[in-house]
Amino acid sequence: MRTTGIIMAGGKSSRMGENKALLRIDGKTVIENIAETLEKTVTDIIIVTNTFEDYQFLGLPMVEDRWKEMGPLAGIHAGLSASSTDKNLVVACDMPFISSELGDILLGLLETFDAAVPNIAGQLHPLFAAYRKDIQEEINQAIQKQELRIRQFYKKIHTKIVTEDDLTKLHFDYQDHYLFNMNYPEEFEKALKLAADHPKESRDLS
Ligand SMILES: Nc1nc2c(ncn2[C@@H]2O[C@H](COP(=O)(O)OP(=O)(O)OP(=O)(O)O)[C@@H](O)[C@H]2O)c(=O)[nH]1
Repeated sequence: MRTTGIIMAGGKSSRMGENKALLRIDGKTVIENIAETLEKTVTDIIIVTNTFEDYQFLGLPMVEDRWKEMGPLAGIHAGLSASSTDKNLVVACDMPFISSELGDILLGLLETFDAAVPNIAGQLHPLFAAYRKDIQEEINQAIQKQELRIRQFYKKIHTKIVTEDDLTKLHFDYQDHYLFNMNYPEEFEKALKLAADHPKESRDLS
């Protein structure tokens, strides 16, 4: 079955001071590392961005936000609208160490749910989460009504909040770096250290 990875790359990176997706880890840009890991779990990849020139080198399909500056829901809407598959995995462009196995688990939950969203140590991760394409109309309506808060949106659809307990029950060995995201230069430094301490081959195994 075909599935799509949707990489969100429409942000400003103002806290980082330079485009986060294009920072280099392990000799490759973060967005290339993400696309490489995604290829293990999805058949198609789409980038949602408002600066196509930055990502042309990847040779992947790109779409832009229909609603600009409206936050993550609008980005997810643009990705789902462009997707040609029912099951989709949304990933932020600033998560260098995503797990393809965790992606598989979230996509699998779409058999039963409209969305599957990790909530780890009390933190929700809407930008490493799985969504069915057909919720795009609901997102459309929420945006029209200016209801942009994603937590509220999850209450309108059949959402599975995936906790650490759920992952343990599924025998998934969750590692903190899987959902690590970089906002500030110090976090990029931390990512570089993490990459040095955990060789790439061992990072996405569980
Ligand atoms: N498509 C799309 N993606 C977005 C938008 N805003 C943020 N993102 C993406 O969502 C993820 C998380 O973004 P944030 O770190 O919260 O915001 P940011 O604008 O990238 O960074 P800051 O300017 O430092 O807040 C990143 O992958 C961003 O590229 C948007 O309006 N549209």
